Amino acid sequence: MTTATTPEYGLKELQLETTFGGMGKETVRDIPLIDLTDFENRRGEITDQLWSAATEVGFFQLVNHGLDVKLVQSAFELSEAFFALPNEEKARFPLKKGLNAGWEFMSQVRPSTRTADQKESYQITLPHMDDLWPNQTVVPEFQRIMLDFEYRAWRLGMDVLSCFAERLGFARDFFTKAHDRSLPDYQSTLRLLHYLPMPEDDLDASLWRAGAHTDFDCLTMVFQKEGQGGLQVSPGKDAEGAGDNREWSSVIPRDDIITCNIGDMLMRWSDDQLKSTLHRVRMPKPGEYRGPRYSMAFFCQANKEVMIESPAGKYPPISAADYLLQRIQANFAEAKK
Ligand SMILES: O=C(O)CCC(=O)C(=O)O
Ligand SMILES: [Fe+2]
Repeated sequence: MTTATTPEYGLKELQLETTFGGMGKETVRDIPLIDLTDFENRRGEITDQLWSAATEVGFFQLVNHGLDVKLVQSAFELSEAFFALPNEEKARFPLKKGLNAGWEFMSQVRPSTRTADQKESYQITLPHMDDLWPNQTVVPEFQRIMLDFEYRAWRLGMDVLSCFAERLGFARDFFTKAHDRSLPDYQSTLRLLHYLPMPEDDLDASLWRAGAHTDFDCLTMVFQKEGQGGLQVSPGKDAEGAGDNREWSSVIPRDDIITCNIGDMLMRWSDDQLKSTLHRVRMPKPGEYRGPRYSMAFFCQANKEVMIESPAGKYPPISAADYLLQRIQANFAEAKK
């Protein structure tokens, strides 16, 4: 189990997160669905919809987004093939501390729950992948497909961010430049996730597949698989002390949509106009599918050297590196068995 110590979390966002661990209540809520058909010609209309969703809910779903569903499927198959390797094999690609690259097993402890998420993950952050790719014999085609998928997810993420940039009074390509894939300080991450299957008699109410948290990036794009639910959102992060009255709504997986959310970095960058929303992945309830859950998340995180300076200057400038380091350190404390 995890250690019982209560670390002091430096940033306001983290301090708040320690208060969100409870089960709360479940309610039904529509997560805005945004159609990206003909993106360039409909940019104005799409920007309006993205802005409303991001300022009101902080979560939205993209449909007709142009990212080939077959590629998403291939990436899922390779992710499953990777996680099916024996742990000794996966341990040859260990998570590089503070760099979001490599494999970890049940090591992420959330400030909200102080227990380790019931999952393993493999993270791809381009500048740090030396020695971390399984080769053609271990998982054929893994590297090629994941690199292609990472690029296409990035491309789409930059299109979405370009809409927010214009609304914030920045140049259209402001965030594309801030997430430059060609630079060594690039730190956007593709995370493959495998939530462990839950045997019927193994219910422990204190455990979570992913404890309640907000993301610390600018924009997260989550790919879920139909039939493997569990992701829940709770808008209104500032309702401190809501405790067990906090309301949680499920985001039903669909293979053709991408679930997106704003992270703390973009919330800060927008002087809190765009909302970074609490979410979690809960355990299956009795009677629900209890098998493994696979998902993939692409985190658009500004390059390390980029300074986060918002239009109205509500917060002091901070480099993206300093901002993220504090968050990663708080989340990847080694889980002690
Ligand atoms: O697996 C999911 O659906 C969500 C994952 C998530 O929230 C995260 O990794 O930050
Ligand atoms: Fe998340």
